[in-house]
Amino acid sequence: MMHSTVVDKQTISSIYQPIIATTHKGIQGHAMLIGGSYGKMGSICLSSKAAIKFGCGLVTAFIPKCGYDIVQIAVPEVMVLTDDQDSCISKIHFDIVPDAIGIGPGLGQDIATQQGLYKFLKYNSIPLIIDADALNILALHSDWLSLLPPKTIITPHLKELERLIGKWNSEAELFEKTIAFSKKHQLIVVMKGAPTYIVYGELVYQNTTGNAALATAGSGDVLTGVITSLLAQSYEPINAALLGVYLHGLTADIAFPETGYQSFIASDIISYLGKAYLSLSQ
Ligand SMILES: NC(=O)C1=CN([C@@H]2O[C@H](COP(=O)(O)OP(=O)(O)OC[C@H]3O[C@@H](n4cnc5c(N)ncnc54)[C@H](OP(=O)(O)O)[C@@H]3O)[C@@H](O)[C@H]2O)[C@@H](O)CC1
Ligand SMILES: Nc1ncnc2c1ncn2[C@@H]1O[C@H](COP(=O)(O)OP(=O)(O)O)[C@@H](O)[C@H]1O
Ligand SMILES: [Mg+2]
Repeated sequence: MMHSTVVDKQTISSIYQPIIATTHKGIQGHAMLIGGSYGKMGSICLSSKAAIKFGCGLVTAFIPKCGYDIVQIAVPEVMVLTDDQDSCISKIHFDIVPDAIGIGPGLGQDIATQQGLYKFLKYNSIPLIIDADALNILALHSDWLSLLPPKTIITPHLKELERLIGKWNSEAELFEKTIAFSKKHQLIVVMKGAPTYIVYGELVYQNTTGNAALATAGSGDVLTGVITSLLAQSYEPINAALLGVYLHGLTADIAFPETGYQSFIASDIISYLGKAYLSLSQ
């Protein structure tokens, strides 16, 4: 039978590192978010805003050209680099060195984007978190999984996970297959759901925060930004995943008495991140 470790406030308090008084933006970590496509620029606005709001010093969004004004206006704190193409990403080239990269929200699965992702994975060695369409592309080309650096974090919802590992007939089989997949590719698998589990080899962690208010468009895109921000701030990948998932869920728990389930939207996760952080020291 599968054994899981419960991730509660006590676990999280031992992971959380408070800010040092003398820090500055140059050492708070530089996160890069890669994604967006025509009609889905909102996803990268949400991811990159979540990343800056979660404490890293600098955030750069790498997006197709059509998103330039959108991201610059929606999130002025975030720097923007653009692809050569207008409506989707095709060549992922940049001359900065971020501390962590989150890739996938709103990316789409255009053939040019698939080829761009392959070339990027071949040369990249920066710590990675992979979500959404970047996962869907990997599911189409499973041999590319070998290009991922060890301890890469992937954040599939259950449908995305099924595309990667195939169908399962029971919860036990779901965990068996996810553990085998994690071991084979040395990945940290954030199995998003209610609740979310984090699988790292034989280790299975069960998150204890979050509620149905999170069942809203873009809430996973925000989680990608949150975990990328923590990776950029030098958290160990497994700790970035545990802390990120916990605090992301906690925003919905704190907001619930004010917003209820229905009116809570992905931007509210970002608005409540401060209260979630503060509750760790209470
Ligand atoms: N504002 C923006 O720009 C936004 C942009 N976004 C971007 O859009 C892209 C596509 O992402 P996506 O997740 O919507 O599409 P996709 O992977 O086909 O999944 C859809 C199907 O999967 C299932 N399913 C979904 N969740 C499940 C769950 N928890 N548990 C189980 N099953 C679940 C469900 O299938 P069903 O259950 O109906 O069979 C559903 O029909 C991606 O790049 C993302 O970043 C979005 O983030 C929205 C806001
Ligand atoms: N009923 C629920 N209870 C708790 N968490 C939920 C619930 N529904 C969704 N979530 C969380 O919301 C997020 C949804 O992610 P995802 O499906 O990728 O959204 P999107 O792609 O629209 O950004 C995940 O973190 C998931 O765990
Ligand atoms: Mg998603």
